[in-house]
Amino acid sequence: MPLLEVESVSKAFGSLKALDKVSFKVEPGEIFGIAGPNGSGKSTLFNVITGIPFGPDSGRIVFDGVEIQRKAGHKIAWLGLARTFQRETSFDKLTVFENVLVSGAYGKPNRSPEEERAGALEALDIVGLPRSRHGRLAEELSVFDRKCLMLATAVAMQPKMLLLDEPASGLTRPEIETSIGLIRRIADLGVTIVLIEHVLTFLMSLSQHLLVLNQGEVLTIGNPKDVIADARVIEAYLGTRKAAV
Ligand SMILES: Nc1ncnc2c1ncn2[C@@H]1O[C@H](COP(=O)(O)OP(=O)(O)OP(=O)(O)O)[C@@H](O)[C@H]1O
Repeated sequence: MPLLEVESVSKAFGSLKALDKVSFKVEPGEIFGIAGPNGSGKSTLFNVITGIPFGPDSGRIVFDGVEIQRKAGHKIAWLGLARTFQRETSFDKLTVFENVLVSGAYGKPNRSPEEERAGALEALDIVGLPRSRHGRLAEELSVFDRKCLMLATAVAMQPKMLLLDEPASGLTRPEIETSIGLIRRIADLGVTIVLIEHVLTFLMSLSQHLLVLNQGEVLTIGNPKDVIADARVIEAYLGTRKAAV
């Protein structure tokens, strides 16, 4: 059974169809990539799946056997679905450790304080943020460490599935390489990953399946090598600002 099923999901902003009858399935344990030119609806797709900040206008979304398209964001998180955002999001005036603690408490309620602390330390360890940085304010971190912190806050929710929105944006080549290793490490822990990215090499090296969105519609889904060789995909990308190979 797929872990995530998106069936004919649509979302409009006024007359703009940001998502138009989008359907796909993600199997447990896979890394599923999502590409598409600027404004093709990628982040909107994550928004409607997670209910943050809005659900879809129509269509059905089933996560781990439960229909979620009308559920509140926190209830979806409690089912085991976590996400990161395109821009680094953290509580800037809280420390690294406090940020991860808060997120763990939100995503996994009813744990003891000891379990929460252990969960936070484990998440920070998984993303490679050393103890020397746990007491630093989030606002003092480098861009890369802020991305690692955002990842740690999602991992601390102990999700079954993690949605990552452009984890490589703004990173240097060596940082991108480190991020690829980090995402593999999280996947190896049994977390299913859905990954939005403009950097196609990033998607190619990680994804088992690749979906390309164009103007709110699914252009194609398949094996990443076949997908990027597809003439329609090349055409959709040509001339777009952020397309990178
Ligand atoms: N809250 C909103 N209100 C109005 N329009 C929106 C809203 N969110 C997204 N849109 C519009 O919906 C379309 C899809 O946007 P979305 O951010 O999902 O694209 P994207 O593929 O993630 O783009 P990018 O690669 O630039 O991040 C765009 O035309 C965008 O301007």
